[in-house]
Amino acid sequence: MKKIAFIGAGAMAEALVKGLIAAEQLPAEAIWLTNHANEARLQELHSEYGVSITRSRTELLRDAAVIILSMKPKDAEAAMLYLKEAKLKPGQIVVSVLAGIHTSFLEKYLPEGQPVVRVMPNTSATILEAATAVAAGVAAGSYEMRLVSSLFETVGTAVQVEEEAMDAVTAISGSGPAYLYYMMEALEEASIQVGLDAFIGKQLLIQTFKGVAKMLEQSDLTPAQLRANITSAGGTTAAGIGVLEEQGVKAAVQACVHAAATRSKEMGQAFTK
Ligand SMILES: NC(=O)C1=CN([C@@H]2O[C@H](COP(=O)(O)OP(=O)(O)OC[C@H]3O[C@@H](n4cnc5c(N)ncnc54)[C@H](OP(=O)(O)O)[C@@H]3O)[C@@H](O)[C@H]2O)C=CC1
Ligand SMILES: O=C(O)[C@@H]1CCC=N1
Repeated sequence: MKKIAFIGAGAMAEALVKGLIAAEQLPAEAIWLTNHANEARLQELHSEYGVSITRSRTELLRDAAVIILSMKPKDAEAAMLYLKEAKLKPGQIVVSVLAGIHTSFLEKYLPEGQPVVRVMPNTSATILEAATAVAAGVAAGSYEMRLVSSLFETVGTAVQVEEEAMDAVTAISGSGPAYLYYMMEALEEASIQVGLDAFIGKQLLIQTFKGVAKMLEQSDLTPAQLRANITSAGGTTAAGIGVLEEQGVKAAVQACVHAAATRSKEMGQAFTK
């Protein structure tokens, strides 16, 4: 791929940029970014990563194989008006990372047949560990899906799904890192409360998270079986898990995911014309 253009230069764009550069898939200067107004932010990204930055729409979009929409959903309409006036070339693929927003909304601003692909990555793209789901808009065929999937595979894993699954995907793997960071915050605070040195507690917890993720990946056992293997009758784990059960933590986690999926749906509905 010769060139990627980002419209929006915030946290998600930076995670992807950092990952793409680390993966050495294309030279940094072939990644182009623009944003709404924050010039200092563009300069910062240019200095930090060597990416190209511009305020010229023509320069941004010329020969870009993929155009990544990476602004907040509330700014999607403005960005689509910007693209509408740009007269894209037929093969240029518009990729949206926007939570909630349907491809059908984006397609209304583009010439018929312009391929649009909706993706939901997460910020672990920064370290090439993103979990991304990829869904086709009406004009995106297998070539576009393959190309976009392989782009996101350079920063982690990518799975193709139907667009109707995207609210659920957003609630699980888009927002998911935040739930796990929240859990980490709670565990770090607790480790200090039970008397551990903060640094040592943190190191133990990070390795514990890594070990759990690898066990889930490499073992044939379910999470419930792996948990059972740790839980001796009358032991420490049983004492701890008993409190989680009493306090309804499983139900709270499920309610959290439902709330995120509902919010993604609502965000989509707000952009249905
Ligand atoms: N953060 C995450 O974990 C994830 C986010 N997403 C999605 O990624 C998208 C971006 O989120 P995030 O990076 O956190 O947001 P940020 O607020 O960090 O960044 C938004 C960027 O969009 C720019 N922008 C706003 N309006 C326009 C416009 N009209 N034209 C061009 N650029 C514009 C802003 O520019 P300026 O600063 O100049 O205003 C800014 O660079 C969201 O839609 C979100 O749903 C998806 C997966 C995970
Ligand atoms: O909170 C949000 O809306 C975005 C989408 C997934 C992660 N962050």
